[in-house]
Amino acid sequence: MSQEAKSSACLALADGSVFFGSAFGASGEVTGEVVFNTSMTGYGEILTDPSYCGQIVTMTYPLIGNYGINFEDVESNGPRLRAFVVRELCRAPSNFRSELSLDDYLRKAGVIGLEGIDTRSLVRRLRSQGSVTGVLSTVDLDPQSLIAKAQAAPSIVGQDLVQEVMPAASFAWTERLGNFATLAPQDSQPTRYHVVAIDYGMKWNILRHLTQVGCRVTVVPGTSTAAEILALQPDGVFLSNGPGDPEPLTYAIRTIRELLGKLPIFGICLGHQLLGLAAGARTYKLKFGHRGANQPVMNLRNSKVEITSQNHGFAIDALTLPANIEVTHRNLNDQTIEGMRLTDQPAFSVQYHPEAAAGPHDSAYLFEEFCSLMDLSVEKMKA
Ligand SMILES: NC(=O)CC[C@H](N)C(=O)O
Repeated sequence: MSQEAKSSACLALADGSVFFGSAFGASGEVTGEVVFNTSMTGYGEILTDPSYCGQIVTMTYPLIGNYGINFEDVESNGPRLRAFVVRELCRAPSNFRSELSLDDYLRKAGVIGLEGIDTRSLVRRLRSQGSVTGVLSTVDLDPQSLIAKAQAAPSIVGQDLVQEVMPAASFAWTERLGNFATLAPQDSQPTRYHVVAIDYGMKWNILRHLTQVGCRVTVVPGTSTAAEILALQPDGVFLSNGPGDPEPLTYAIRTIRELLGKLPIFGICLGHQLLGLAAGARTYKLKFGHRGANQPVMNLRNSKVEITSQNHGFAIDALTLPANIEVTHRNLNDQTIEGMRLTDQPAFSVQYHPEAAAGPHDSAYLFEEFCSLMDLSVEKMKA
């Protein structure tokens, strides 16, 4: 029997390559940017990170699903990615926290899974030529038809995906870090600041870290205006992670520009890119991005190396930095900008994920630095 005859799903890339495998989860057909993540664990968090909206994610670790899915570790209401690709799916998870299998979870969430393909070959292709658009189908297994669909599908560049994943209305967040956050930087702090978190597709562990260090958090949709945010009288503003290209998000850039200098600002990932754009820098698309849980980053202020969790395909262009941006962190794999601060305003940001989930906790100190910035601004107002 040929490979095609026993396959129940096919992934075709715009470059003409095809991968036949077995379907799991839901069935149907989706298009998306095909990207890879090198984390060995954390698939529950990766599936539910809204920043993957618009993407078909493949894992480089060969066995996925072995500890099942639990609802304490998820990072949003449900999977936001377009499809999930693994070398080998574990159908018999073994973990006391598991509530259902990965297969059942994706089926219920309507997300297509593909297993049994040579993920090393797929990832080598993405690394050598860069991320490409792909189509994953369980209903059309004709390679030529799928390649044509992949070639006709829109690129992720220029799309506003934030409005697909942001909340429709504001809400208060109260949950702190859970029992399994054993490496929390410090004990829970008493609540002493009010932070407005602008939600462009936020990972929940960011909110847990903010409450843990003493913030009362009001989450507002990514389209909120500066006037709406200032009316809430926050001590600081947080800019969240989120999906897709930052440049088309002109409403978010305008809001941040209007908030700059008025109160302390901390941004993560998409929030970092938007802060850079608001300050006058440009962003560009990386060849294949950084997605994994062991990306080395140098903190340039103390020369310490942090091992970080990352998920981004765009970055701030070092050649376009205005004079008031100081680069504070660099990726040691490719020297790209991983952190910055404004020298004339209380605002800073990182391209990586200090909340981890999943990943190392080396960078959790940044949440405390945000609190220090809010302390300074309160003292200034009193003086
Ligand atoms: N995790 C994020 O916030 C990702 C930011 C942006 N969507 C990128 O891909 O670069």
